[in-house]
Amino acid sequence: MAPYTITYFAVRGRCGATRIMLADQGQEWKEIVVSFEDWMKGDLKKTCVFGQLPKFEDGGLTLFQSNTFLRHLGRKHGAYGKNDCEAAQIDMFNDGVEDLRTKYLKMIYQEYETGKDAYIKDLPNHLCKFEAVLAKNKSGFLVGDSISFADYSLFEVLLNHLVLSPTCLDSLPALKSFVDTLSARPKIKAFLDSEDYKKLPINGNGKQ
Ligand SMILES: N[C@@H](CCC(=O)N[C@@H](CSC(=S)NCCc1ccccc1)C(=O)NCC(=O)O)C(=O)O
Repeated sequence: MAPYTITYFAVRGRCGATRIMLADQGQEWKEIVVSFEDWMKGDLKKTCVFGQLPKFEDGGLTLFQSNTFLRHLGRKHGAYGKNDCEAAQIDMFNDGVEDLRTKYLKMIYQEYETGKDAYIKDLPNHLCKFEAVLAKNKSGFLVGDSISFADYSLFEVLLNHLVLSPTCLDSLPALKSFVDTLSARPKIKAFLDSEDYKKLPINGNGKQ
């Protein structure tokens, strides 16, 4: 039986990075897909600590908060740096990715028609921060010399932004190389090519 279970809506959404990390780490997982209709009945919502999905189960451990899933898997699978200093930097960059993801989700769900063009125009001001980090750290990862959960998080949010704006990395060579390198990792490539990945919309409102 797969040790991990994701309970979420039929979207990539806030589980995109977790699924890519699980795939790259050679892990299997079960998906419990919740329809919006069932969710609105409220029974499952009452059982969620913060009244929201996704939910992540690791054996008897039940977690909520998507970034918590990434940190937990980072600890379990050696993707959280080699010491406390690297771990702190990984946390910092993942928090920075979360800031970008939050801006993206706000535009997608609340301002798509009126704010998409301005969001894309302002995007370089946010992406350049991650470009500078990757240009400085010659390993090809955000921190240290091996992949961390923050790399998966950044990678996934960049994939989503490449759908929104296919040219958004054209003037950012370190980020372009980062995406190309992670996309070529055999287990990530296999997952991104899979129907399980491709069948899910990025967001719950059909916007991307
Ligand atoms: N900080 C949390 C945020 C969890 C969250 O926002 N969950 C959303 C779904 S994830 C997401 S990207 N929400 C954006 C809008 C959306 C709503 C419902 C389904 C799909 C998307 C949710 O459960 N909405 C339903 C509700 O609150 O009753 C996390 O990172 O997991």
